[in-house]
Amino acid sequence: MVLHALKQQLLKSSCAFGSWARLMQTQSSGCVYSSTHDFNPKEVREKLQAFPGGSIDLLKQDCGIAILTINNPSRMNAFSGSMMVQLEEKVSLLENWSDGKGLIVHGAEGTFCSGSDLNAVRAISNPQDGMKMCMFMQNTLTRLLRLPLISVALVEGKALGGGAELTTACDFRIMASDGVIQFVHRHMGLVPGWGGAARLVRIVGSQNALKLLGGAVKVDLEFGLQIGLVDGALEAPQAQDSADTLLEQAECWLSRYTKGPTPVIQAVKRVVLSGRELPLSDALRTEKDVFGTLWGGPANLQALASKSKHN
Ligand SMILES: CC[C@@H](C(=O)O)C(=O)SCCNC(=O)CCNC(=O)[C@H](O)C(C)(C)COP(=O)(O)OP(=O)(O)OC[C@H]1O[C@@H](n2cnc3c(N)ncnc32)[C@H](O)[C@@H]1OP(=O)(O)O
Repeated sequence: MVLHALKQQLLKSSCAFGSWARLMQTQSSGCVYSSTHDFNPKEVREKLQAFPGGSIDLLKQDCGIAILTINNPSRMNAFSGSMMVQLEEKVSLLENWSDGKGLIVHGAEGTFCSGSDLNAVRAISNPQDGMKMCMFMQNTLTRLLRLPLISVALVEGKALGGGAELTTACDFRIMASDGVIQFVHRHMGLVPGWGGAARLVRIVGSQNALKLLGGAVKVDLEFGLQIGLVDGALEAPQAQDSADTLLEQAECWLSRYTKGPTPVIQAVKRVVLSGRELPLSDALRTEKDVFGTLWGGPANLQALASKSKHN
């Protein structure tokens, strides 16, 4: 009997360790796909670089909130191949930003992103290349969502196709009055390929996800707030300074959740991330480990010292 109980305990702890190790392995590398999936990122990067245009710009601010701009306005901020590679590079920089607490993702010149550059899509429309681009973008967007900082997509104008999928790779979505998120994939004879379907189900539930994907439904501000795809509304800006006003509003919105010491905010994201992705026992163990990094630490001791009246 004792032997059986011991075996069960060993099995449970090895399972727990196994699932946690799997997440940590993917979380630390951030990748869903590796060479075991016949995925060679170096080869894919070289292929994508053959499709230039636009840029992914990153501004890391002293306040700990970074701004990532999808910048290809002549193509409604569509992702060229080189922009996909640049997005991965910027996510790597953010993974190593020790002072980071928040991230705003937005599009240049009044629109969010119209998905993949259709010229590039036509050139890589064979199944092999399509799957490689799919795995590359799934890896990158999974790493984006797993960053140890709180991210928000500022949706002004259109977020279509892969652009809609990009919004789901942020923790939150806030929308301007002209914002639209639309999973147009059905019109392309496709389903999402950048991980947008899996993340959408976790955000709005399977019934709403089925409607948005099956119906290629246009999600505006009112409908987005109603189904929980959109988390906040941005005020209509004065025409002449719309971009700054919207970014300033987005920074004000995000700063509600990123005030306080950087290690604490990063820890908040880590414990929520593990709660979202790990089985309960593993998530509880992660919470314990993360709690241990803060208990008795500088922020905790300073807070205790400031509560002198409760002595
Ligand atoms: C996994 C999903 C992923 C994939 O399968 O790889 C995809 O995302 S596929 C792409 C899905 N996206 C789309 O289908 C959107 C296509 N674009 C549009 O529907 C419209 O452009 C718009 C975004 C609704 C804007 O319409 P409008 O205001 O009328 O502007 P234009 O259509 O004239 O566009 C201006 C300019 O931009 C070019 N453009 C727009 N989107 C793309 C794109 N995704 N790829 C390449 N180029 C794009 C458009 O061609 C115009 O260029 P010019 O004609 O040279 O002026």
